[in-house]
Amino acid sequence: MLLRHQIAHIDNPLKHIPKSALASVPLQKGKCSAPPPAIPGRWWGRQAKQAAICFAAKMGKDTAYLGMDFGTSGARATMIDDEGQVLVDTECDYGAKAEEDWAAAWERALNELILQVPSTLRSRCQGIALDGTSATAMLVDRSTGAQLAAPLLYNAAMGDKAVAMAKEIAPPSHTATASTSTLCKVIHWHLEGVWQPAQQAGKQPGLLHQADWLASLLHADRMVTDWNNALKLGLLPPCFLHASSPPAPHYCLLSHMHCTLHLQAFATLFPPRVIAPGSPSSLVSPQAAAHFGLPDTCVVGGGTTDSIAAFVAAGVSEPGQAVTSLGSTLAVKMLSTTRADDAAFGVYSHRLGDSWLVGGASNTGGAVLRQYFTDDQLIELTERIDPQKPTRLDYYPLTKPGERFPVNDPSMQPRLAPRPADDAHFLQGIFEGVANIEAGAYEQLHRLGAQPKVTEVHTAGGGAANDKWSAIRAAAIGVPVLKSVHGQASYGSAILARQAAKQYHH
Ligand SMILES: Nc1ncnc2c1ncn2[C@@H]1O[C@H](COP(=O)(O)OP(=O)(O)O)[C@@H](O)[C@H]1O
Ligand SMILES: O=C(CO)[C@H](O)[C@H](O)COP(=O)(O)O
Repeated sequence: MLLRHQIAHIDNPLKHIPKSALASVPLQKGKCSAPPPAIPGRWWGRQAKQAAICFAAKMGKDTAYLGMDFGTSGARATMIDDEGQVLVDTECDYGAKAEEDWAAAWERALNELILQVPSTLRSRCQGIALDGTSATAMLVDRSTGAQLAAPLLYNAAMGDKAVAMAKEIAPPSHTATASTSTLCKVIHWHLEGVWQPAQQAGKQPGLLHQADWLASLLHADRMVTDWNNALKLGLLPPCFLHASSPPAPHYCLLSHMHCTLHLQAFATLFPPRVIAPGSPSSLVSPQAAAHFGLPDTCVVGGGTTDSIAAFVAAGVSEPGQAVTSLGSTLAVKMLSTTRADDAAFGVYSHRLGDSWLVGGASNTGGAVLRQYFTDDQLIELTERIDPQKPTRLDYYPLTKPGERFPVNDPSMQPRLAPRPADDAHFLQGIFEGVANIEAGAYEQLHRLGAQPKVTEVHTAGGGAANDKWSAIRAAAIGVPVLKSVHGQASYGSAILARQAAKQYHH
C-alpha cells in the first residue's frame, strides 16, 4: 500500500490538501493566540499538538524569512525580518504514532508549521531553510520522492559488517566510520540489497538526509544536500578544496591518500549536488507556492543539521565559545582554530566560515527526562532541587544501551540506579549525570586538539529553560553557562534562509 505522502508525490504533490486547510489561521496581533482550530482534512486526519503561535505585534520590514527545525520530538518554525527580529515562532509535535511512518509525520509537521504562519507573512517570505537531525538517512526514488525504505534515524547504529566496510573506505578517525554515520546506513542498505531492485525496476534510488527530503517538498529538487549534513556521509570539509569553490560532486575522502568512496557501487545513491548551508538551492515549486501562499520568488536555501543551526542562532563568533544543544539529545559545538576528528570518541569537525566547529553528539539528554517526567513535573520538581548539594548518584543517563560521544560505544549501558524515593533527588541525579557527560565532552574536544579550551557555553533546546540545571552544568564544566539569546535552532535556519534569499536576489 502506497503511503499517503507517496500518493501525493506521484502527480500533483499537493492536490489532496482541502481548500479549507489553506485558510490562514486567525490570529490576534501582539499576543500568543489561543491554539488554532485543528486543520481538517485527509492529510492530517488527526490533530497535531495544539501549536501555540506568538505573533509579534511589530511587523518587520516587508520581507520575511522562514527557518524550520526538525528535531527528535518535534518541529519548530521561526520567521524573521531583515533585521533578524522574530515575527512568528510556532511549533508542533510529530504525533503519538510518528514512529509508524516518520516521513509522513515530518511532512505533516512541515505543512502544519508553514500553514500556522499568517498568510500575510507567508506572502512576503523570500527565503526558507531547514535543519534536521544529523545522519537521519532516507532512501527515496528521486523521480517521485517515494520512500524505498523506512528512514534510519540519527542514533540508529548499523552492524559490524557495515562499520567494517566503512573503515576500509574512510580514514579510521573519520566520523563516517561511526556505526551511526550516514555512510554506514548507505552501506547497510547496500549489504541488505535494499536499493538494487529499485534500480533494476527503472527507478532512481537515492539517499537524502531528513532536511534534504523536507526541502524537496518545497522545491521538488531531490538531488541536493548540504555540506554539514554530508559530513557523516564522507564528504570532505571544503577546507581541503579551495575554500571558495564548492566541493567536488563526488564525496571525496582522503583514504590512504586515495579517494575510493566515489568508486563504490553504492556511490550512485549519493546526492550529486552538495551546496553550502545558506546558499541558494532552488526557488519554491509552483505547487508549493500555490499551496502555501508563498511568492514564486521565494528561495529555498541549503540546510544544515539541528545542532549547527542552534550554533548559528546563538550568534557566537570567538574560538572557545561553544553551544550545547540540550534537547532530546546532547550535542556540543565549539568554535576552534584547529580541527579535531576521532571517530573512536565520536568527535568530528564541521567547517564554519574560516573556523572549525568541533563537537559531537551524545545519546544522553532530555529524552531520558521524558521517560520519567512530563515537562510540567520537571518545573515542579526543579523547585525542590538545590544545585549546591550534589546527590553523588553518578548516573550515566541513557534511554537505551548505546552511546556516540564522548565515547563511541554502541553497547554502553544506561546507569540510572539506585533510584531515590524522592523524585526531586532522582531528577537532580539525572541533571548531574548529563552535566558530567557534557563536561567530559568539552574535555575530550580539548584532549583531541581543539583550541582553545572552552571559555563559555551557550545553551539551546528545551533544557535551556532550566536555570538550576544550567547552574549544575556550569559547576561541572567550570565555565559560565548562558541561555542563548535565540535558543531555537529554527532561528539559525531563518538566518540561513535570509542569507540564501539575499545571495539569490542580489
Ligand atoms: N524545564 C525543563 N527542564 C529541563 N528539561 C526540559 C524542560 N522543559 C523541557 N525539557 C526537555 O527538553 C526536551 C525537548 O527539547 P527540544 O529542544 O524540543 O528537543 P528536540 O528538538 O531534540 O526533540 C525534552 O526532552 C524535555 O525533557
Ligand atoms: O543528536 C542529534 C539529534 O538531535 C543531532 O542531530 C546530531 O547528532 C548532531 O550532529 P551534528 O554534530 O552533525 O550537527
